Amino acid sequence: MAAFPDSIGVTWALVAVVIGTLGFWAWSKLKPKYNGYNIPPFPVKKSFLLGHLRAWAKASEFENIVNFREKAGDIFSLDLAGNLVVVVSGYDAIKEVMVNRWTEAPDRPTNPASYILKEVDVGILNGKGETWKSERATALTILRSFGMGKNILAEKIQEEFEIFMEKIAEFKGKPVDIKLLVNVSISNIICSIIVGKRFDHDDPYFVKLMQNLNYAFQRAPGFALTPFVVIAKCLPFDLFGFKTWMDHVLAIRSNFSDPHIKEAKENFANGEALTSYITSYLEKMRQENELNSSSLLNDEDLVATIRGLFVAGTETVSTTIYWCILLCLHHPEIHDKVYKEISEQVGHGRRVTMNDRANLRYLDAAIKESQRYASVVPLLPRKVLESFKMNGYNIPKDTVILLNMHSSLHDAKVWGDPENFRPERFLDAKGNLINQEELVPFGLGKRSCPGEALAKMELFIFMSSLFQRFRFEPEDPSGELPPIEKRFSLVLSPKNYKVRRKRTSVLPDEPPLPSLMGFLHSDCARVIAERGGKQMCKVLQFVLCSRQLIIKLQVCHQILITPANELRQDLTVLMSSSWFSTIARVAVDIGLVGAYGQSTTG
Ligand code: HEM
Repeated sequence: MAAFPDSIGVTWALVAVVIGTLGFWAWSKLKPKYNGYNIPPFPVKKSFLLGHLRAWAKASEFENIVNFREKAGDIFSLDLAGNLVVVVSGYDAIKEVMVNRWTEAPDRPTNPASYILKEVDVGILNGKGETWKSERATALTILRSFGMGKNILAEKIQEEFEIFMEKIAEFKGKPVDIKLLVNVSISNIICSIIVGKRFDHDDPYFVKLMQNLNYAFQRAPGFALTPFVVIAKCLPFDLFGFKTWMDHVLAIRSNFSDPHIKEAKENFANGEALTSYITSYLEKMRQENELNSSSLLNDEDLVATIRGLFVAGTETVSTTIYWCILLCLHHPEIHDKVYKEISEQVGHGRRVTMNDRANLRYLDAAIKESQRYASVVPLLPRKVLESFKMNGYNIPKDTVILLNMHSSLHDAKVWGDPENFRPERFLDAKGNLINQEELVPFGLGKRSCPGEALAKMELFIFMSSLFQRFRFEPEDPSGELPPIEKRFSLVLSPKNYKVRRKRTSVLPDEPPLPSLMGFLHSDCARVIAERGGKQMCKVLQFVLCSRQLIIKLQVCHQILITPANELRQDLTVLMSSSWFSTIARVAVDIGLVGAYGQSTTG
């Protein structure tokens, strides 16, 4: 008869079973799922289980890609603990994935921020399939209704620029790091659309929010590190500072999206006018729900989209402006050419407007070149929904593709001398702008940037107005320049630097409000009588071109674009507010709003 194992033997057997089970579980999780596929080559040998993870952890995601590409070419694979990542470089291959293979790889993979915010698959940035389609279409409709791509928004941007000027003047020519100032000004433009208000440069609430945003962008772990963020969240200590980073990301939601949506919902319930993206979204949701029960718009997506528009609409534009100023510091001859062009084409007696853009081609080329050189969004990720073949390789389902946008913007075969900052590359012999398809700062295809028109307007107005009035000089009077050093995270930004500004021109002040009213009474009344109601919108914008009234301008615009039958209710609410009485008085005095006035009483 066989001897019954003693208790020590049983314990060891149990330990062996547990270790074996855990080992099998780890192996099944980490074992490559791409075996049997003809995947693109690896740049370096992979190690057992962890694959290329150790090599990957040595530098930033971007630096790794640059190094590995030198070894493996334009399409290569990485095994990150069993997960396949394919890195794609060069314009043609990027276009193949983003445009021709759109149906196979349409979405972004789960990223650390969407994971910790519980926004996986929701909102415009992380939405998938029909959810994303509906969020994107809604975003474009609402952004356009708030003037994206139209002059009304250009005036709002100009207004924000004037406040920026006042803030900069406070430094009286002393060296200053303008990053936060630019951040606040640019953010105010998207904020005035999405939450219907702007914030003061000195408002501690908003300054803190900008710091949260900067931290969230600059310390963001790459997409490939999502599983480690998941683990870090459960640990009692702060592994790699991930928990601090999470606090900043969560603060954006709890201090921005959540409270503003709550406030807007209360206003909406009280029947207030549609003065922000949020209230317009709520109204669209109400209308769609009334018509059919299958509307895809919902509160969860709204929260995620508001955060998405806020972060995407702030950091990208302000980092581009920050780059452009640094690059012009390094190239005073380009600074001179831009200034000369503005002096000749616009002069110094009035502000630059969007109508001047066609004549400011060198400036336009300098902005394009800044976008190319800076490559602010260098990597874009995609998740493969269905396997496909590309350049003779198999790209299996569930692969994460990293599109190296920087490679298109810095391809020596396309640009010749990509590391030189040279706006002339975008101008032909006659000084006309050249469109180069490899310039893809806003992405390509259906998922490309929906804020492109707004961003281009912001860049043009800020850069033209800055160069019209200032000359930037290095902090160090001896002329030593701040280094051009790229810091990689979600965006490629320069190291912080300080500049001194020298005023080159002072524009005449805007006429004070009373004289504008006088102007209204005389000339405009006639113009409006001749050209009809639409002109009124312009006149009222003009009257309201005062910083304190910027929000009211939006409301005013909203009234004017609202169909007549809805005016009655809107105007009744608006007429009760004190600011409105000023506009109403002027408008009624000059006989402009007879029709509108009647509808409130009729
Ligand atoms: C210079 C400024 C900007 C640059 C360089 C930029 C660049 C980009 C890029 C490269 C993408 C990703 C495209 C893709 O994955 O294929 C993107 C997406 C996006 N951008 Fe921008 N962007 C800028 C300004 C803005 C502004 C002002 C807004 C605000 C309206 C905005 C909102 C968005 C949104 C919501 C997405 C996600 C779109 C989607 O997934 O459908 N961006 N942007």
